[in-house]
Amino acid sequence: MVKVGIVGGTGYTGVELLRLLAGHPEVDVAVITSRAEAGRPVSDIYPNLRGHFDIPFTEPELDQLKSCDLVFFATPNGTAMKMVPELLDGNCKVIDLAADFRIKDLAVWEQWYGMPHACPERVAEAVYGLPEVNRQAIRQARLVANPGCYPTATTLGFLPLVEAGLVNLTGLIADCKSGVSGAGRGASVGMLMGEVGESFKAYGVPGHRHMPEIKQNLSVAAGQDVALTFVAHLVPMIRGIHSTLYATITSDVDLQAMYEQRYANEPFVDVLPAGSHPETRSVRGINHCRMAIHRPQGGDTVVILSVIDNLVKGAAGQAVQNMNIMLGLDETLGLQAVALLP
Ligand SMILES: NC(=O)C1=CN([C@@H]2O[C@H](COP(=O)(O)OP(=O)(O)OC[C@H]3O[C@@H](n4cnc5c(N)ncnc54)[C@H](OP(=O)(O)O)[C@@H]3O)[C@@H](O)[C@H]2O)C=CC1
Ligand SMILES: CC(=O)N[C@@H](CCC(=O)OP(=O)(O)O)C(=O)O
Repeated sequence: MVKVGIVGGTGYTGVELLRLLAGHPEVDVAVITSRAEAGRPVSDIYPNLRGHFDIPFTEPELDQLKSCDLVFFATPNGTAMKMVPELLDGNCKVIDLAADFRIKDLAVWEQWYGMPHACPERVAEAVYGLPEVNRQAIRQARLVANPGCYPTATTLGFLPLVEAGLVNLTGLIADCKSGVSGAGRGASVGMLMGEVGESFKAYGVPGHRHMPEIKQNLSVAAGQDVALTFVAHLVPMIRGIHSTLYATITSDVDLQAMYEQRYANEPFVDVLPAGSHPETRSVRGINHCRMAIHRPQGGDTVVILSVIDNLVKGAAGQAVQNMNIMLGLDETLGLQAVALLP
C-alpha cells in the first residue's frame, strides 16, 4: 500500500480527496491534517467517511508527513511552498492542489498571488498536472502542480484547436460559471445563501488569477503568445463548472472528428456527439470533463461547451489521477464511480 498524507483535510477539496481515496485499492491514508480540528476523528466532521477514516485529524507536522510516500496539499495558496523543500528532500512526492507551483514566471505569480514566493528554486522542476498534456512528465515528477478548476475546463476545451493552429489566437473568449464550492469551505458573506441563492453574477472581471494560468497553458500549446478574455461567474449551485468558449477558426475542418481524435485515449475527457448540450449537474461525482463542439449557423465562430465537476476533474479527482500516474498505477483507480443523477 502507498502511504499518503493530506494537508488540509477539512476543506472541500480535502474531503473530496478522502471520498475518492476511500475507494482506492492501493492507498492507505495515514495522515490527515487540520489545525482547527486536531485530535477530532475525521468521521466526526464528515459522517459520510465513517468506517472509512476513523483516525483523528492532526497538526500539519513535517516529521509525520515525511513518513508518507506522497503528500497532497489541499490548502490555501502560499501554504505548500513553505513545506515542499523538506518533503522533497525526505524523498516524499508532493501534489499541490493550490497554485504555488502552477506559474513558471515567478514575477507573474507574485503579481497575481500578492506574496513573495517562498520556494522559487522548485518552481522549474514542478510539473503542471494536466495529464492530457503532460502525462509523460507527470510519470517522472516528484512535485506536481494540480491545475485550477477554470483552467482545467478552459484549457481542455480550447486545446485541440490551439494545438492544430486552426484558430485566431488573439480573440479567444472564455465565459465561465462555477458553483459555490469553488470558493472553499471558509465562511464569507459573499457565499451566504442569502447572497448567492436565486442570484447570478460575474466577478473578477478586470482580472482573475486564473487568467495567467490559462494563458500559460494555451501559449505553450500554440508555441506563441495567446490573448484571452476570461470572465468568471458565480451561480447558485454547489458543484460544477460550465465554460462556454468562443474562438474564430481560420480554416475549415471537421472539428467534431478532430476533437474526438485528440481525446480518443483520454479516460477522463468525453467529447459528446455533435449537437449535445452538457449540463454541470450530470457530472457530479465523476472525474470527466465533458465537451461539445458547436458551429452556430456554420459560421467561423466555434462554441465549445466544456463542463466539469470543480471538485473532481477540477481538483481532487485530477489530483488522484496525477497520483496514479506518478506511482505507475492504473490511471483510473479510485475514479470509476458512476455520476449521481439527479
Ligand atoms: N474548491 C475548489 O473547487 C477548488 C480549490 N482548489 C484549490 O485547492 C486548495 C484548497 O481549496 P479548498 O478545499 O476549497 O479550501 P478550504 O478553504 O475549503 O480548505 C482549506 C484547508 O486547508 C487547511 N489550512 C488552511 N491554512 C492552512 C495552513 N496555513 N497550513 C496548513 N493547513 C491549512 C484548513 O484546515 P485548518 O485551517 O484547520 O488547518 C482546511 O482544511 C486551494 O488552494 C484552492 O484554491 C483548486 C481547484 C478547485
Ligand atoms: C467560485 C469561486 O470562487 N471559485 C474560485 C476558484 C477556485 C479555484 O479552484 O482556484 P485555485 O485553485 O486557483 O485557487 C475563484 O474564482 O477564486
